[in-house]
Amino acid sequence: MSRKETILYLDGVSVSFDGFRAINNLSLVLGKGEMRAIIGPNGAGKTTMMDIITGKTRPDTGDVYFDGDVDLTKHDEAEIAMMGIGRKFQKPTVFESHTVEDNLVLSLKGPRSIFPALFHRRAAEESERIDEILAVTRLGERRHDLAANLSHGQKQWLEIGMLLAQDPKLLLVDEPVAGMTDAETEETARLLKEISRTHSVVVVEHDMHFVRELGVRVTCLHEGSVLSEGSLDAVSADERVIEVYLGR
Ligand SMILES: Nc1ncnc2c1ncn2[C@@H]1O[C@H](COP(=O)(O)OP(=O)(O)OP(=O)(O)O)[C@@H](O)[C@H]1O
Repeated sequence: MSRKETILYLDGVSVSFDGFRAINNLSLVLGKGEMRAIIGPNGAGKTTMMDIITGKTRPDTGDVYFDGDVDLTKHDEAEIAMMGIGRKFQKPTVFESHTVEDNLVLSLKGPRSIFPALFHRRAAEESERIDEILAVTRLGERRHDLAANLSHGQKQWLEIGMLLAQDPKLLLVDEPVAGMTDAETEETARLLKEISRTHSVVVVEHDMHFVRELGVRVTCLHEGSVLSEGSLDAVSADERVIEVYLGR
């Protein structure tokens, strides 16, 4: 795949902390519209990789490109978020004292207009967008409830909805199903699959049942580089993956 066709292109990326190489000559390429699952043992560098993509951590060496030709190493965190990379951390951080709907409204991209004519048009577009997000996250019936009263799973879905409200091209999702019930985990797989029809997605997760449900290409990281990549069946049959991760 040429770089032009990619949403994310990492090549030869390394970063050290106090002499320890957390990311070591990492190369990872994601096609436009692709969803990829990232697995790997604790300390493999998954979080650091996400930090590099979002501009939180600068690589010492290597190329990091977004959407074909945007050199992410030349931009800061705020610029990268504005360009369309949205990140969801493991713990939900919704505004507990606001309703579900208000959480989404507060996350919508773009300035509020002060001109009445524009305001009304925008308000109509926004309310349509909120309805869409409530439908995809299956939170329509909770729309007027305080976020504080949602279940753990629903809070995670709301936060994914808040990411969608910013209309990112690429979503980075860190361990979305940690602490979820089996039913919530399955629902999260459905939600991400639906989102991936119109967005590129990178999801880091340890739950192999969930990764199987996603049914996407898998990359296993180890010691800061790619150990194995391919279908979940191929990766989980890889002796090296069994040794460092699955067979623990
Ligand atoms: N800011 C930092 N300073 C020093 N060491 C760091 C820093 N950030 C990460 N590391 C180290 O880099 C390595 C990779 O960490 P990272 O958090 O990226 O792994 P991970 O794959 O996300 O692990 P987990 O599954 O536990 O979240 C670890 O050994 C970690 O201790």
